[in-house]
Amino acid sequence: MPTQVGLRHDTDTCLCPSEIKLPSLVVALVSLSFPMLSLFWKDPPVAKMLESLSQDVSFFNISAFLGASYLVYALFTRLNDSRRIRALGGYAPPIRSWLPWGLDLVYRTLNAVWYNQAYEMWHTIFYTYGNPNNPYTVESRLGGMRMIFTADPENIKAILAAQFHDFGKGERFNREWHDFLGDSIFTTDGDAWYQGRQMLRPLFLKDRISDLELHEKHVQILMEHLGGDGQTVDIMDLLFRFTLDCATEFLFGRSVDSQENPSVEFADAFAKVQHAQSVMAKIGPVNRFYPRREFRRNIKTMEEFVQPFLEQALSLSPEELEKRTKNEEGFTFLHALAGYTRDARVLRDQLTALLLAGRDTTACTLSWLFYELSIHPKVVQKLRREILDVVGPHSKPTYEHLKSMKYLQNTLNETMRLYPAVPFNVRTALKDTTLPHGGGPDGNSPVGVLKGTPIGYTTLMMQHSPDIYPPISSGFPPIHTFAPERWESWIPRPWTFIPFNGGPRICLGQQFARTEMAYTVVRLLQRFDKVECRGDGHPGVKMDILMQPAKENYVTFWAAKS
Ligand code: HEM
Repeated sequence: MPTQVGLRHDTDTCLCPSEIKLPSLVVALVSLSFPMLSLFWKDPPVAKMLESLSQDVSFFNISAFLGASYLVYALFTRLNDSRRIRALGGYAPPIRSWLPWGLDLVYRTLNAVWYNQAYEMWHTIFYTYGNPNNPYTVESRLGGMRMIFTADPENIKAILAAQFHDFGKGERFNREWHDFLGDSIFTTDGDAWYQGRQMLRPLFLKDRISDLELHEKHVQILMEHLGGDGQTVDIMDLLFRFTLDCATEFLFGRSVDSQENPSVEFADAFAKVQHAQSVMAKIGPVNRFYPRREFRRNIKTMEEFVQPFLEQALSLSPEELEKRTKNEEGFTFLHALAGYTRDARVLRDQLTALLLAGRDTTACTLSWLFYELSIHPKVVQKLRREILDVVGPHSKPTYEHLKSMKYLQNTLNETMRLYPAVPFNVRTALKDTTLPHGGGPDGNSPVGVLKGTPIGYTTLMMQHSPDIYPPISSGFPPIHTFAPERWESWIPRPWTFIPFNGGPRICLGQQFARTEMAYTVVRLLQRFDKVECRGDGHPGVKMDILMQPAKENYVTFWAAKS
């Protein structure tokens, strides 16, 4: 049960070195200048005066003076911020912190990441510190910086759509993610983001997405690895390799063939970079102390992998690029992008972003889907019946087949309801603004947000909150149960089911991802009629940038007899 919390703000009294700014520096310079001046100013009375002053101004005095002026400055800044926040709205309930700079929260977060307990941690935080009436918005100060955390649908809607221009990735996000994603569509705002989106959008048109041959080639290899007569396989590992092969072929025109050659150095480096980046994102401003040597080494490995593809594309003339892009057969993202820009850095950044967006998201979602299928044989039977009715036992499904299969689409939606691939995300206030919910005695009044404040929002916690669902009934099983059937008579309220986000920055690859995932399920369930779990219970949830099973996902596939 949530506990009652008052609206007193302990965070208001935390004073932090990161706030030392101009006035303190001026004081320091003035203080230090006395002894220095006396060395150079030779006129006796003045020199005497300066000498006596410099003797009085001991190191202790200077430190005390500096400390006091810093305290005054920080207090003034905090009071001023507090006044501005209250003028805009109010505060959200604070997460209580016992150490300065929220170090205990940083420790809790790192601990939760390490032990794969992020869901449990945030559940506890919302229900312990949030307003009992609406617990889904809280705030804290990490490293001296105010941060707001929310799982309230109204707030998420405000951030992503209704107040789209008030929130963005922000400069800090761009800086912190720059080594990895550069100035790609994921790290930019305003014009830079808009240009990137305009550049990428044509690549996701329906005729590109409905070309299923690429998936077919790699799905056939995947099925060879699954066996079919009782072998136990780690389906997550195979799916990550499968989607890497699809993504590299689609993006670069050549697959890394990781299904056949599992030790791809690039894949390993890519996973490690994501892990480090996600830890840095979670510990907020304290991440400046995070060791980055290995992180940068892995980025270099990634770049060495991408480089030859870039060089090859840039060696082609604009005419040749256009010819290849028009020709459906040899179409690749890279050639199409190189037709827009010949800036190698832009190409590197956008391709890395697309690789992150396009490969691991579908791999994670499919891993969860097959885990759930392996413990829900009735869902497998029902899916198979639909597949055999619509497509038959052997034919390749068409784009239209995939769209028309209701139970298949419901199964994908149910998977993404329970396991949204991007569970936590962040936006920064680009100007002084408000969030509609989280403040006031009932938690439903606006929260004031000053420019530069980061807001962590979580679709995972929102999609697991009972408040957004109808009561449990025969047609609506408990919310933590995997039940594609619930979608037959239920439509989520707007902004309560957003695995692909919403608003102007909605996922560009949504249709591509749905097609790839649906195609894979159809082809596998045509060949196999039983999937059995071989692991010991729920694998647990690991959250880096994306959300995946925390350990191997062992299953057995049985080939259909007919
Ligand atoms: C299950 C699969 C997928 C899920 C759940 C998913 C989810 C998301 C989410 C939540 C965002 C918003 C990120 C943010 O604004 O911070 C996003 C953005 C994006 N996604 Fe996906 N995605 C999936 C697959 C894909 C695929 C396959 C591609 C491309 C091949 C793709 C391309 C993109 C791009 C380019 C953006 C950036 C849009 C923008 O900022 O304007 N996604 N996706």
